[in-house]
Amino acid sequence: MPTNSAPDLATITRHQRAMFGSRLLIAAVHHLSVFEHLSAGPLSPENLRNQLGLAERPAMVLFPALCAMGMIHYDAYGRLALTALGQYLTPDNRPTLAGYLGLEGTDPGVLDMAERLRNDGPRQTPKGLAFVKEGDAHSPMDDPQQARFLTLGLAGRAQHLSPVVADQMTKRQGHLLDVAGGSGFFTFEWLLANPTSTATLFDRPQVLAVANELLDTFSQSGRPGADTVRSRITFQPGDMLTDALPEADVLLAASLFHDWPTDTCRMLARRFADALRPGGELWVHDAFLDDTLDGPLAVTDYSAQLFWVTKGRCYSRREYRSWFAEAGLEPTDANIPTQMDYGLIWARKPVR
Ligand SMILES: C[S@@+](CC[C@H](N)C(=O)[O-])C[C@H]1O[C@@H](n2cnc3c(N)ncnc32)[C@H](O)[C@@H]1O
Repeated sequence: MPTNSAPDLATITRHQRAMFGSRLLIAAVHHLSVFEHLSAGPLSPENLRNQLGLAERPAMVLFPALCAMGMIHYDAYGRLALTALGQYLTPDNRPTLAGYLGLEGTDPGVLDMAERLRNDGPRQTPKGLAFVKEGDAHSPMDDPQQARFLTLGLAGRAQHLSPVVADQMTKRQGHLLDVAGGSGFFTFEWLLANPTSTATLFDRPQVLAVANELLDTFSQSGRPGADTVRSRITFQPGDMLTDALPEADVLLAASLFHDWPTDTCRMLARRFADALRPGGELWVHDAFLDDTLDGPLAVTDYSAQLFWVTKGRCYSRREYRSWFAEAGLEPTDANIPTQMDYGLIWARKPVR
């Protein structure tokens, strides 16, 4: 069983996510001409975004990534400017590496990334996007095979991270609502750490079918208390965007907000605040951009991956805390690292 002394598997996920960062850089040089636009001088982020014809989300994926790579930076006036390194990516610099990066310019991943940046996502999504269910649009999370593939794909990550998260999260008697809880591991471990508490695991029905099987194995693991977990869990299938959510003392949103655009995140924060009892706690486990929106590289690479597969991106703690405050919650200033470049933040619902 992984514990706080288990190795941090970030080394593995960083290599996986770096692929998306590489695509961003090559698309920026070869297809969007970002460095050419900046070669005449610094531009405000909005001005650069307009010149490149990018929507807000792709700009908020691309600009922090190029900053984290050290190719551009924010100057004293908050404008984006080329760094000394970035100068070497302009076509007129001598020497220039623009041509060298261009050798990969027709790589299918790079071509696709350029298209997604211009279009704020893939042009066509007849089968829906991974990990999201919204309205009547087709969602892989409602297809038995796809839901199983995607849920089991995340299960190893959750199994590794969940003991660390349960150890760092609040310990209290009460009811946990694990919204979009996927494989269920975060709920299982939290219940093990809080032996008199109960929980609701809320997700799509096909996802919960997989979680139910994983709970069988967890319950029979022989770990002290594991056999009590099933009797303390309610599986609740539903749509977190529209259905009523059960009341809770603690609400966990793990790798949830990053699948959604900003307006949906605001709406979800309000729904989650409403579901909490007075004195309740909203916990977010995710990977956070720096508030300065220029790194860290591991998270900007991850943001590029999320941009590719979902409707979201990585957000900064400041962005999260602004949604919490708008929803009437009191954000704490706790920044609790866990593993694999993730961390916890949380906010409290006032007692009144
Ligand atoms: C990225 S996964 C995170 C799973 C889990 N929290 C974890 O960290 O392993 C996102 C989850 O959101 C669920 N989801 C997406 N849209 C949903 C909706 N409208 N209502 C309920 N769950 C939804 C998906 O089925 C998926 O299990």
